[in-house]
Amino acid sequence: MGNIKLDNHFPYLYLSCGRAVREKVGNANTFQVRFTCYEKLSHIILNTHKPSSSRSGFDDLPPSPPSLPIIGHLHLLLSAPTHKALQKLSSKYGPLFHLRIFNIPMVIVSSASVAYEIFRAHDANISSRGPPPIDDSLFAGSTSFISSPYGDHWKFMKKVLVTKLLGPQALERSRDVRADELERVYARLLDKARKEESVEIIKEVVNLTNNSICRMIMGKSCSEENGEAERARSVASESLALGKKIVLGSLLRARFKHLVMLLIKKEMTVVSNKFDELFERILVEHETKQDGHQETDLMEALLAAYGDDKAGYKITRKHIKTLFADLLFAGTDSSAQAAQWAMAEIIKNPNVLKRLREEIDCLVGQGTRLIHETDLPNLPYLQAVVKEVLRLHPPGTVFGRISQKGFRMGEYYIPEETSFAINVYAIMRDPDLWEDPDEFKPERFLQDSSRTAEEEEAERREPLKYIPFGSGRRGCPGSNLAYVFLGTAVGMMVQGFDWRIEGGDKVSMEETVLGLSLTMAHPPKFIPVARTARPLISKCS
Ligand code: HEM
Repeated sequence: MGNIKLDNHFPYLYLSCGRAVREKVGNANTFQVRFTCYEKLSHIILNTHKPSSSRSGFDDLPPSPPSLPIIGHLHLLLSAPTHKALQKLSSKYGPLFHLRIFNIPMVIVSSASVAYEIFRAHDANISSRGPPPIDDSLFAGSTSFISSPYGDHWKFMKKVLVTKLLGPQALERSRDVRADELERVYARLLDKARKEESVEIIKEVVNLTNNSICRMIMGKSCSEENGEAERARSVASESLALGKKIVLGSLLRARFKHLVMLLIKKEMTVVSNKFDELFERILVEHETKQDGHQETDLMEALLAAYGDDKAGYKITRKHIKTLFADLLFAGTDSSAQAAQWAMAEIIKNPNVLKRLREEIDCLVGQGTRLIHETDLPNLPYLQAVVKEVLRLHPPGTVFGRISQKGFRMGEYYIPEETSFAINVYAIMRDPDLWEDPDEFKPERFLQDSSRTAEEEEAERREPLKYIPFGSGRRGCPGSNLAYVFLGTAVGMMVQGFDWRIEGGDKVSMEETVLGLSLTMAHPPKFIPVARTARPLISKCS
């Protein structure tokens, strides 16, 4: 055990192989660092980066584990899935701690109350995600909506997205498309049932999400028949595989970042070109068909803005194509992953299956028509099951933001351009907020009619403990659509089929992270058995 004294001239102290406890002593600029050195003193690294003028210094950054030379804390994130590694660290360093990945500071948020404080008081300041990893790429490049900084481009696209595609009224207009795609998935499952073949749930539900999103954004030009939907699905899955490498690359700086990006540049170009070719063909098709009527769907609204020289915000062709790539990337796999987890939980829990089926049979009827999305508001238990699946198995376990200006958070100072990682997984399994946090209990989301007004008010004031879709202005704009996909897909599979587990009676719930999504390490195969002799009929809305 030894003692050293330092002041603000040494703002960064990293102990590579020891344990440091920093305490303020005397005046505000003097700290005493107590360290327990497991090896030699030479392992102490002093990083003397000069703080930028807007910073008050690094001394009051949130706490941090000991780090290694050069790579900082990178090694701590490599051993387990990132969300679990961060969850473990938070149990030791608290709900707000910081890491250094190479020389990039990153603040980790692991509690609902800290998340609430940040989104309540600093939302605009943390409403960017950092610079895009590759500038000229159509996928994850500078024209992307997802990586665009909080500013005019993002605001314009968000407004169009909500009014023309993802807001409640836009979703109402595209109901028939989704009912049609749901019926197709149902028909495919019936066929499998007849042949007694097994299915992987995710592969079936991806057809629903991909085809629906394609048709919602591109209209009729995206159909099964001309192969556009299939092409979009295959490029979207290539883009997902690239996702993790891009995230890793974008965490690095300068030389390392260039190296990683150089290695994946070819893959990025291939994916980018495929998206470009697909969307350019569809744009041209739309342009030649335009008949001057008022624009109603997303494609028409974007083309109108592109062609209007006097538009308040001028968009390019590339902006339109990258938005489509973003939507397929963000919306296709996430809901399908969640549907797979949902069916695994339901088949594993016969009581849940029984209650769910009773609710659906009672409202929708048995053996006549197929569930429709207009049924969902009247199926509270189905909604509770979907919410519980997203709590326990959120497809995005950690989401990232970046601070534009430095700001104070209680006793800590968060410098400008600090990356944030909000650990959704840890927050939604916090034992202080959730009873039996690791158990699948949909009942927790059922409204208790005996609750007092005070209890309801207390719940409203509760900090952000349920955040599968993020929060604030950059929160997921597709959450309504995701609830519809999940409710109808799970509802249809429960209503229409009994399920046998292929190769035994056990479903492994082991997790892994593939691309950017939390996925099942051993995706189960289920054999559907039709519940009714005659196929259920889809209801026309
Ligand atoms: C279960 C399904 C889904 C989950 C769990 C999910 C989750 C998320 C999360 C956590 C974020 C980051 C939020 C934040 O930074 O606060 C996000 C962003 C986004 N999601 Fe989703 N999402 C899902 C489905 C969808 C769907 C269906 C679409 C659209 C088709 C979509 C489109 C987007 C877009 C465009 C963004 C970026 C928003 C922005 O940067 O402003 N998502 N999603």
